[in-house]
Amino acid sequence: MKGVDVVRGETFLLRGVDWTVEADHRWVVLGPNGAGKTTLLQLAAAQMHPTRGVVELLGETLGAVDVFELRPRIGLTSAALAQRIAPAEKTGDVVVSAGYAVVGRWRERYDVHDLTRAGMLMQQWGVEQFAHRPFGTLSEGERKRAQIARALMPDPELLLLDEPGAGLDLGGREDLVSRLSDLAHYHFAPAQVLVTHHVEEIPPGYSHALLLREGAVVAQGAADDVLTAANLSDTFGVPLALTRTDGRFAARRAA
Ligand SMILES: Nc1ncnc2c1ncn2[C@@H]1O[C@H](COP(=O)(O)OP(=O)(O)OP(=O)(O)O)[C@@H](O)[C@H]1O
Repeated sequence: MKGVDVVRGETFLLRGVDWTVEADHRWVVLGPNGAGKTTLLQLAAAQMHPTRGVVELLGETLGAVDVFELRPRIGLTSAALAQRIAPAEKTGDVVVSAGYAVVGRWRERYDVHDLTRAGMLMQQWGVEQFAHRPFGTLSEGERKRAQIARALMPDPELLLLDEPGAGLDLGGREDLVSRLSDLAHYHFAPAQVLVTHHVEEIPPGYSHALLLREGAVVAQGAADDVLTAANLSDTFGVPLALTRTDGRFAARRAA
């Protein structure tokens, strides 16, 4: 992204964003409610165009490419997408149908490679036992993992995760963080961008961080340089103390 603004009426949702994600990068995007994180991800998912500036995605320029060709190369999970999945849909079908950019398996036929890949991904994300269960009967954590399996189904070049830890209990969060950390370390995995409000949800192995506040970038770069108490305090507007243990972060209000 170069010089990207997203403006609605008088409001800047994003202002002057310059940002480059390389294939081997794993980015965490942090910021308070309303900072523009989802807007940033919508641009990266080719779901929205910038008002000003340039967005280049996987060698193509938004505005000069058919987004329907681009979107299957990008895996996205978000609460908004999850809401579009019919609760009665079988979880296995929710995962396998991703390769065809439809939710649910009606109208499409799947070959043995699709079914094998879906089975492998469901096993990796711990949801294989729910293949025949309606998606709506899964717990929040199970749904989150099934959605990630679905996003990975078309073997995307870029994986975008919008608040995958939201609504999870402590055990579910820890399970997700460790699976995401495994994926971050996997050499052949796609580039990854994870949006969160909480430093506790940053999986070890995430290499870069971008901090957003009121649509503007507060800091971005190598995670070790960016994730500091001073930068996080500026971003969230609260004096914060930050600790790091075994690659995991924790934040609380400074004394
Ligand atoms: N169409 C619109 N017109 C005006 N303002 C909008 C529009 N869409 C979004 N906004 C505002 O833009 C800001 C950024 O929204 P965005 O959803 O990107 O934030 P976010 O960082 O993802 O927030 P959260 O953490 O709460 O999900 C918010 O203040 C939102 O109210």
